[in-house]
Amino acid sequence: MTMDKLEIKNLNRNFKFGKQKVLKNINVSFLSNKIYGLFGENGAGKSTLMSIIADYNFPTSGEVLLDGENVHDNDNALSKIYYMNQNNMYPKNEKIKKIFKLTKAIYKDYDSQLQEKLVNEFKLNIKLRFDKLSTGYKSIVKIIIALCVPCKFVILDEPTLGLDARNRDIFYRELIESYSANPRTFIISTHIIEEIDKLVSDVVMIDNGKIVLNDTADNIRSKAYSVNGPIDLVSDYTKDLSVIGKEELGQYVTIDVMGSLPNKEVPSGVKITKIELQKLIVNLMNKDGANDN
Ligand SMILES: Nc1ncnc2c1ncn2[C@@H]1O[C@H](COP(=O)(O)OP(=O)(O)OP(=O)(O)O)[C@@H](O)[C@H]1O
Repeated sequence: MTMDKLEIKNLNRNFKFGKQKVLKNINVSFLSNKIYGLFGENGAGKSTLMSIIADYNFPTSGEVLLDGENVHDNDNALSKIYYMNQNNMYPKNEKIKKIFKLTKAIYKDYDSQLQEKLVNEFKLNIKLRFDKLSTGYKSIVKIIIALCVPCKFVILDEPTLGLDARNRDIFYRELIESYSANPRTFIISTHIIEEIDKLVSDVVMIDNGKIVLNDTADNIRSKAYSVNGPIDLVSDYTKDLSVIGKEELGQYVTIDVMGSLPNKEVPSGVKITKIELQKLIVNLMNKDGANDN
């Protein structure tokens, strides 16, 4: 029996003949039936990593293994990985109807029923040509296909690009519904973290080509706190903790920390609250944003 484990091992990707190191010794595993949020600033390396996983791009060194097999040029492995991205790989003049048909022909067990439901929900006119669609509707066509293909690993690179609030909402709802009916692994990159943070089971964060966070969302949530109160007291209370954010307001300060809280009494006047995943990730991005190489 297969485990459906996607393993990235010692992966590096350089551009410009080694002058630009975009991915630096990436080691991360994506396990079956989880929903991963892949986060990081613009240019952090998310798309490069996703495209390498799907064999649309190649590593300078290292490998991507699916159940222990290298995915490169491996039709069997690649048939289990679907990669939705911002490139438009469909024939320009084709009607959407035809694009759906072509996809269905490639994937046995393609979910036509779900496709029809999504077409209606998103109010997509399938008689139109793909290249005539708005940015949002181009994303919608790709989202529909990504949800209907029978792949164990579905990689969504900024799926909500150009989608308005209503359509983003439909997407999140349908993603959960489809996942519940048919659990599989999703790897989703997005900059709209606050809309997706309740949906992801795991978080992988890339900063400057390196993995800086890789844990379950629950674990991360349970380790992150905001400590608020008078500057002196808060600074003292948090002095041995890993500080990921700080906001001063007059004599008061809010310091966001990660890790276990100290084994000492919380000074009176100091308030400790849990941090939202979204705030935490934004903090981490700010913290490491201008980092070394
Ligand atoms: N084919 C390429 N040739 C040269 N440089 C590239 C190539 N592809 C990506 N890069 C560089 O790699 C870096 C990471 O890009 P990537 O698209 O992976 O980032 P990202 O995290 O997906 O960013 P965004 O959130 O903006 O989509 C960028 O500096 C980009 O210019």
